[in-house]
Amino acid sequence: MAKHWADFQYEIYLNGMTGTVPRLPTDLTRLEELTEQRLGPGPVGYVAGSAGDGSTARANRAALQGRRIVPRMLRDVQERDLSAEVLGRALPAPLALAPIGVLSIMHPEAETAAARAAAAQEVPFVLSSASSTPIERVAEAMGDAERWFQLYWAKDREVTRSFLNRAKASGFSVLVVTLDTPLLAWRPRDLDQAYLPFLHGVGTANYFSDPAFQAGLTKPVHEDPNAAVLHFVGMFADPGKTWPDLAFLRENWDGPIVLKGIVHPDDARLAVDAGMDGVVVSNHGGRQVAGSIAAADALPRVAEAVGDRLTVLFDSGVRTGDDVFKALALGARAVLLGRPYVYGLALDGQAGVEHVIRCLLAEFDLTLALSGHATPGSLGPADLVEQSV
Ligand SMILES: Cc1cc2nc3c(=O)[nH]c(=O)nc-3n(C[C@H](O)[C@H](O)[C@H](O)COP(=O)(O)O)c2cc1C
Ligand SMILES: CCCCC(=O)C(=O)O
Repeated sequence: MAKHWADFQYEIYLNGMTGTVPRLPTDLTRLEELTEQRLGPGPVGYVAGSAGDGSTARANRAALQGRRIVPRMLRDVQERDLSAEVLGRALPAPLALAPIGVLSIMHPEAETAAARAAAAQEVPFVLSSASSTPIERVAEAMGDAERWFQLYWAKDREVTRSFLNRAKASGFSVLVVTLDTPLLAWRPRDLDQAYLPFLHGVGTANYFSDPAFQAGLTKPVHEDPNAAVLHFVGMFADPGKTWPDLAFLRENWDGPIVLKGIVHPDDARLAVDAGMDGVVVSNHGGRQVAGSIAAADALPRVAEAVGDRLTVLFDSGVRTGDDVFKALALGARAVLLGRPYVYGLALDGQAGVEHVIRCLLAEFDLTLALSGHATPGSLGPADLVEQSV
């Protein structure tokens, strides 16, 4: 049975009859400002901040807003089904929560609360390698709900192999390999506060709890935490990697593998050649290459280059239901939601994340219906025009 996401709208109005209004705004673009008021400058700067002067993050929004929907009428949109098959998984909507590291800086329940919210709403949770909660604890909180694992591809092969084994053993189905962060970009909001959580041992839970990582230390983590942090900094990422290295991941992961951070059509073609199953068109929310192409401008070019040889996912700039509509019309099979769910977490824990998911999908469902569509599968480039805003 298809989930009726738009029913959340009725639920809100019905609650109003007994005097209850939503605890958080239903316009999700307002959450960032509320979080800015609520949290300290270090944590909120880390989440809201971007690379350079922030122009890539702004371009991500402008590229979505500059595309406008052209609704069609009288097309029977009474029965709608938002479900989508993505990488062989049956999802109730074309949405997953993006991998976001260090969630403990936003809320004490961190990844556990976000993962529970995702599970409750049946949306896949993509767990970051840089989480503040270890893989196994997040899995425990999720029961048998759908979960994917995001890999930061460490210099040390044994650590990478161990992460993959742990994720497999904990029921993570899809591997998302992030390629756009072999180095941390120039991020002025963090630099101005001299704030980097990892140096305080926050966001290192998977490493510090890992036997292969621990094997590289002379003393246990609790006896010399600074040495553990330095070891982490030295092996966390590897700017020396090249395309043939992907063979190692293919050998060590049985399920689908998706490359995150692809914006060039030729890189998408290389992903096909490397036997990958999908790509996430993403510029990391504008946090890596300042001045880079907006993710929504890259999306149609990548989608066209790969056709149906790869599953194309999208993130970077999705804030509203119509953004989801536009990303699918531009060629994405599903979208990953980033910062908005983190603001929901910061403002109201698990309930805040569920609120964000439900608002986004209710708005998407209504946008779909009001534009003359009953399923996401019928969306295409003809549903959009480019228009300056
Ligand atoms: C605070 C923060 C931490 C992030 N951590 C990770 C991470 O650990 N791994 C990863 O692949 N992407 C990470 N990302 C990028 C997101 O997965 C996603 O690409 C991005 O948030 C999309 O942009 P948007 O949030 O502006 O829509 C992070 C993003 C933010 C805002
Ligand atoms: C070293 C970066 C890890 C988290 C991340 O991906 C981000 O902050 O964007």
